[in-house]
Amino acid sequence: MSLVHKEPCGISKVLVFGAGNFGSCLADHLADSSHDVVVWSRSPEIVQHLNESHRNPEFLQDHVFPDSLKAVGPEFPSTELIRQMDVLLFAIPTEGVRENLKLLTPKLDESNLPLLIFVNKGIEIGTHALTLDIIADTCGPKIAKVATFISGPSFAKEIVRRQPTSVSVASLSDEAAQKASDLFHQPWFRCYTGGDPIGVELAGALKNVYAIAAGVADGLNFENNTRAMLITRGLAEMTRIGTAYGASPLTFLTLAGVGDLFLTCSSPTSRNYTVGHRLGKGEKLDHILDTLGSVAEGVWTTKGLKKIIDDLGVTAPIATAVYEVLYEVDYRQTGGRKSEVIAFAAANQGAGSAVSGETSPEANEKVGIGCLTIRMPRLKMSIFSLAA
Ligand SMILES: NC(=O)C1=CN([C@@H]2O[C@H](COP(=O)(O)OP(=O)(O)OC[C@H]3O[C@@H](n4cnc5c(N)ncnc54)[C@H](O)[C@@H]3O)[C@@H](O)[C@H]2O)C=CC1
Ligand SMILES: O=C(CO)COP(=O)(O)O
Repeated sequence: MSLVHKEPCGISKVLVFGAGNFGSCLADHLADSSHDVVVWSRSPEIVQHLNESHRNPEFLQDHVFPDSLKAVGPEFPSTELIRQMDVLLFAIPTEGVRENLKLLTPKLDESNLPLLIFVNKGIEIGTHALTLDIIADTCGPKIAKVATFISGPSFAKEIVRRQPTSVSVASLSDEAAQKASDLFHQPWFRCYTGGDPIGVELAGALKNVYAIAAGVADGLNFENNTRAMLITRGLAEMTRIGTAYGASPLTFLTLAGVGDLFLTCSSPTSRNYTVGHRLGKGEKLDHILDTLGSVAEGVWTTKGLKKIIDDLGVTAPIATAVYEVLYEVDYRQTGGRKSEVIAFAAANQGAGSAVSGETSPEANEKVGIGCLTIRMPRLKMSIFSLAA
């Protein structure tokens, strides 16, 4: 396969917020596609290294970034710099989006708005808000209507190695989605546009929760059947939640949905999967997060998701079990691996699949909990099957 660059059809000035794994990776991709790219980081060390040695000392350390890529920080970018930009690309975790948009909004020229793109995959903890809501709250509905979301199976470390990759791009504005797609498009990086930003956002946020579940199962030495069950029933669960939230069920069959779910549930490259895997091996959550070195958004998203599930009254046993594993089982009191761990709840969900219409035999029974218990040598694990 020949991966030659496409001819640039217009150079854009792009400011990337966040020089972590994904911000650095996308800045690299766009600078390498001949765009004029500046990346902002809160870390003076990262700014200095990117400008002087073209390396990021904390993330993607093996990668040499293009000479043309400039870094600024640690102060928030100036109004002057922001107003020169055609594109503002946010690549920071969801918990940081609100505070940065509050700083950004007064600096924007409303009569000449840049394209605003968001790649974070999460739900705000305190408010349970999606990024679209955070944008509407902080920047106003006019900007929310043109905000664009990119999500899909896209590990940063593979994109910098130019592995063929495809993502979903969604906005309430078709024009904005198309512009974002054109900006990123290369023979090895293809964008599929759509008009369901809520579905794309939810899919990206929720798959992290199921990646934790898959990691737990693998960490407990369950095998391929179990992972396939979790991915498939996880997709059904994501789709139910998304549909109840107002998203299109079809969005969960796109790259942002099943594509990213499959990727992150099956690879130790995923930080969310890794958190689950280490939990399954008996490590404590605090220790895992202290030593992970990068963000695993699913850990926070699970909290917001639990509230959303409860508010919507949706049956979501896998996400509920992940919440219990992360926040309700106290490993310290029960002795780590020896504790009783409710790891996941995939088998025989009564509500069936919103995608295929599949139902389990118990689908019509008003049973509370049917419980299959698997005994491991040093661990008792319960797979709850909740009937709707
Ligand atoms: N790494 C990946 O392969 C992909 C990541 N994402 C998403 O992109 C987002 C960022 O992820 P990564 O870059 O991988 O995380 P990371 O942990 O590698 O880097 C996060 C960066 O954001 C900065 N940051 C954190 N809070 C901030 C705040 N309040 N203000 C300003 N900067 C802040 C950190 O200093 C760090 O540089 C996440 O939502 C993640 O789910 C999406 C697709 C792929
Ligand atoms: O979203 C990702 C790839 O698409 C990255 O997943 P993790 O955040 O779990 O590493």
